[in-house]
Amino acid sequence: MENPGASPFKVTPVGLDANSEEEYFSQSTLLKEFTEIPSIEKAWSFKSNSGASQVMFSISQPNLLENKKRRYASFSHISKERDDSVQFHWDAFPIEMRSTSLMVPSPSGSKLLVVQNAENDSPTRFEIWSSSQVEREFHVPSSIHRSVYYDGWFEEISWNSDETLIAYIAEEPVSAKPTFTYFGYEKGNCPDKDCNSWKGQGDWDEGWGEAYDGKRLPKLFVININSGEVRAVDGIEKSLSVGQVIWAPSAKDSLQYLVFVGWPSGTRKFGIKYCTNRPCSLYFVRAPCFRYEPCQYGTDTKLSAVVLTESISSAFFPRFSPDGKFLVFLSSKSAVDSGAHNATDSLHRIDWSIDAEPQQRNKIVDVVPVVMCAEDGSFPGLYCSNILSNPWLSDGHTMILSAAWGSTLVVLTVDILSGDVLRISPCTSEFSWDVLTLDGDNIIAVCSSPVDVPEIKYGYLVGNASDNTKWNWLDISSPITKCSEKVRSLLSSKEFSIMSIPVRDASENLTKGASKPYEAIFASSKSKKHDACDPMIVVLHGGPHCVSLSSFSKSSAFLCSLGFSLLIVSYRGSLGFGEEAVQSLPGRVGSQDVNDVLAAIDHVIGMGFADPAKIAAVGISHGGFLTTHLIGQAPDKLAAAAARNPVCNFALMVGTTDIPDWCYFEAFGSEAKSSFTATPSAEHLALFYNKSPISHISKVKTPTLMLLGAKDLRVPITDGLQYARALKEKGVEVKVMMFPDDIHELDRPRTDFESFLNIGVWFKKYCS
Ligand SMILES: CC(=O)N[C@@H](C)C(=O)N[C@@H](C)C(=O)O
Repeated sequence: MENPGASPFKVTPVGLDANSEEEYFSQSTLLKEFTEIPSIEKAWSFKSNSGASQVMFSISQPNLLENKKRRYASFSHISKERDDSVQFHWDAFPIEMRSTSLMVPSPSGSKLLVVQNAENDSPTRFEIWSSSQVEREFHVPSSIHRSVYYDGWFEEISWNSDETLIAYIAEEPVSAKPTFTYFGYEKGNCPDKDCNSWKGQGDWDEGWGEAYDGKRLPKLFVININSGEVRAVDGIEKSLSVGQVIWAPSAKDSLQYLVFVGWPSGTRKFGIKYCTNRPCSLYFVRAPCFRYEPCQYGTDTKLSAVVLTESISSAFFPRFSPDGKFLVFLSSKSAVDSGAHNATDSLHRIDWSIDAEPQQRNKIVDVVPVVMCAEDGSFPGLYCSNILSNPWLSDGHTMILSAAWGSTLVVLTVDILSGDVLRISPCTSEFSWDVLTLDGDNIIAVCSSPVDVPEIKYGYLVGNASDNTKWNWLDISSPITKCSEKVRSLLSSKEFSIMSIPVRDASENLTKGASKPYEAIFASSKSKKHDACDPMIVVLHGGPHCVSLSSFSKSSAFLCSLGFSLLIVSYRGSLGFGEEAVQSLPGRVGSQDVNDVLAAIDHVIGMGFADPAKIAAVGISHGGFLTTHLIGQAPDKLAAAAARNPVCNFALMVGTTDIPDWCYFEAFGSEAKSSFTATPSAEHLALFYNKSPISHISKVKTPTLMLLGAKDLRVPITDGLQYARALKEKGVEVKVMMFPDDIHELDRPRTDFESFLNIGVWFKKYCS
């Protein structure tokens, strides 16, 4: 039937011919089905009054029409049956948390905090819910603080033990701005803007770069949920950025301390997103007193925040053991000390006394040290992107963590007394396993693969915690992990495996860890490997010190469902393979990583899994650097390419990015620390140029799609635009898609949708 609202004139969107418009239409309907698959973001479990367990899941789903993520909460009650089986009973409908920035239940599960950040300078709303209704609502004006952080890094919400106070991180209030009138500058304290005056900008305060636009300084606050009174925590140096706050256990209710992470800013702030190499320490500070509440600090209790981890360059994700005797934390000292923007983590503990004043000089005990070179199949070192707020088993010294282990995300137990680390998700599984929450000594996790949508698993211990063979995992069916029949049926014809790729240049002067094989995930149709091969897409992660995990990714699964095989390469320098592998890449980018990708491609061609004439590549950021290097250095290898916010010219990027130190470190290696400057010399600029994809532009002939976010502070669009214009000048087929309101990640719902739709159509056009 004719669409009655359709225009009488046929308008074909720019860049589409009739054939591609048909392809565009059919791919868009399929992509829509992938887009709608819900993602489980977090979960909390608590005991209900009857003693049964209840779990609250926070789910998100892209809302394309509003170009926002829709967030909702789903609830499930867990019952243990007589035959030892476990049943999850789901509430009939989820509840949408419209305009909710954060929701965090209290540890007992009797209260729920809901935070709604406001646009501009409107107040931030705090609501406290009970099981039946809103119990309290408070509006905090922007003169006290601006929006509450929910960025996954500075962010933390921590309830105190009696659930009357909540500590959290929010943006400092707006600093005073100069007022001007018709007559000029107005001296003194001026009222807000009226029609005869205007506010100037005042001095520029540097923020933490990419993804923190409009934010300058995260600060620590406490709200009393009985009175609504909010207090900024005193005693913290003005320039210190603060995050990840938790309440310290204390024997005396009247003496409460907070432990938090502080990031000094030095002479300038560098970008912090994806950069664990920014030095940081744990501090403790006295919690504020509230009006009408008992407050019995003696005159000898310290007013100023005191550093707890002076002897280590990085300390974050603090967690107290259940008995309060240990403070455990993660460290990225390998990253801080070397200059790599991410590296292998280590886990540490310090002693804590709940009766005494915390100490400044603490002995830091290594619980899990950095692993330099992993022996085959054994623990490669810790690579954690988060730790649960309550990660403890009931023995009080075993933590449950999710961590990258090669290309898989696995569940680990870590004994903080012995340092023993055990992999407790099935060792035979190449799927990725992520812990959501603990239900007593049981684990609620989510498990997925590149071609399997996430499923909930329930892990329970048979025997004791120190024996890894005794964890059983049950499949839990749930309405929150549903996908359409079409998606399910398309994915059921796919399979994947993790391939080990030998290093080609192993004879070079390499450390042992850098000579070990790296990995690539290969996803393809089940029966097609040896018949006529499907066209193949090489997927390249950024960083470069990140990893492509075997977890489900909607965009990759969509491309696979279009009939492409995927080769997802974690080249040397990726996380998950030991520290020597990480450190092998800096100074060799554009050669070692490019050669690793080429070797992985040749590996699958050699196995008969890929047709050399039908290979495309897509990558973001450093993955875009590799994509554009491949089309320049190996001009006959790829039939099509797509580069998303790619690094194409270090020499251009270094002057404008929020992480110029990254350009130095990756291009020059360990000597970069001493040579970094905001004013690169002509010699540095020449070296930068020579290491960049732009230096190979004359050889490129591959049709290339460039996807750029105009507000990217990490890899400013000038990098991609210069490269695209150079290709045009040479007559190479190139298409540029510019997303005016996007930052580096290009992950807003409509941007993500339009990006992968165009990538799918581009690759079909040139690879089929
Ligand atoms: C440290 C960093 O941000 N490097 C960028 C050049 C990059 O590659 N970023 C990755 C993390 C990305 O996926 O965007």
